[in-house]
Amino acid sequence: MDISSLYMKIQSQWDRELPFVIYRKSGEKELHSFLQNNNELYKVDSYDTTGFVFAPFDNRDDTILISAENSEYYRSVISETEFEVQHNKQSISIDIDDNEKEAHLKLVRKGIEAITQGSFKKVVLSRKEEMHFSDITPLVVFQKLIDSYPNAFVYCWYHPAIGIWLGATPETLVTIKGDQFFTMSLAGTQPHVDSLEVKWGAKEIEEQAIVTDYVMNRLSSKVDSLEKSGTYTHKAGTLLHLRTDIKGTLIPNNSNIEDIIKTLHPTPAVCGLPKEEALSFIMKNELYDRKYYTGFLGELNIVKNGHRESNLFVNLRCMEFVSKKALIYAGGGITKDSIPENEWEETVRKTETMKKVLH
Ligand SMILES: C=C(O[C@@H]1C=C(C(=O)O)C=C[C@H]1O)C(=O)O
Repeated sequence: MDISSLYMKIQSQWDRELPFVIYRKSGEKELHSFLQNNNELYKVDSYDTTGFVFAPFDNRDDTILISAENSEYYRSVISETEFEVQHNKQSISIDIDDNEKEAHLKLVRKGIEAITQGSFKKVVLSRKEEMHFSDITPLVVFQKLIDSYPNAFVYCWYHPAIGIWLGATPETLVTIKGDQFFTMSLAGTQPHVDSLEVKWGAKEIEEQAIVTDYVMNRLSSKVDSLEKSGTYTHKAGTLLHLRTDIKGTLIPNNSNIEDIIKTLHPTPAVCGLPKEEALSFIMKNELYDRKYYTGFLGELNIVKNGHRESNLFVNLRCMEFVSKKALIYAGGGITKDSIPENEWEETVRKTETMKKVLH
């Protein structure tokens, strides 16, 4: 299907308040879309099902499915010219009230204190920022995300019972192709200035190693030939992260995708270590609902070239549209060496990823 017909279909789906998702994978030039043909809210009750999943951070809450069975699927190739998105002129205003910074600093200090007292080793603490805008449609924002972040998984997801979410995430939760398994450990952040040849501090090296060790340890009994790459610098928009790639082979009759997802999610990249202690600190202290931020989303059991494929991503660098407001979510890993002011700035830089496309 040509791209303008696909956008027209999405617009009509939106006008009729029917669920849809449109997305583009990292480095690819193809748009994929599932358009649900009713407004039911389907929940994932078995990971044998096929479609597009949208899971919250809190795994006690329901994971939503746009099921392949109840949807039409379309794909479209993006040509070079379609990457050029017109920049609309509109008024926006950002409301970071002073209390917001103080509240985040206080939260981070509390996290560091809990780490110093030995409650846990790492915790990821986050916040939500509101931005008002006057006249921009989700589809235009989606196009701008596509244009601005070629190496991210970019999506726009809608369900009338939940709302509309958009994002450009750098982080894979898990990719499974046939019996081949892949994940990544991504953590540690610094701004990208002009080079990938940068130095990383002890704090970033430690917080990322925590994620790698966790994934390797927890998956060693579930995946064969588990191996990791060296750790390298990964560019995500205007930010750099430390990244290690991890791959293996699923064990016939032993590895199943549900077990792997439940083992990984939420990883110490978005929650902390030990998981339960960090999670209970987050639930008690963050004082807002992350909803689908730091959850995961993507294709589940899609058949391609005769194989079942799942491509799931961690929902980072994302926002939710609520009438004329964008709610932008961002956080960062806290360790004993964290400096509260730097952690605040890291969240500001992360929210820029979304603010940039609302201008
Ligand atoms: C929590 C976020 O990102 C995660 C935390 C990072 C960090 O602490 O440096 C880096 C990448 C992600 O794993 C976010 O973007 O909101």
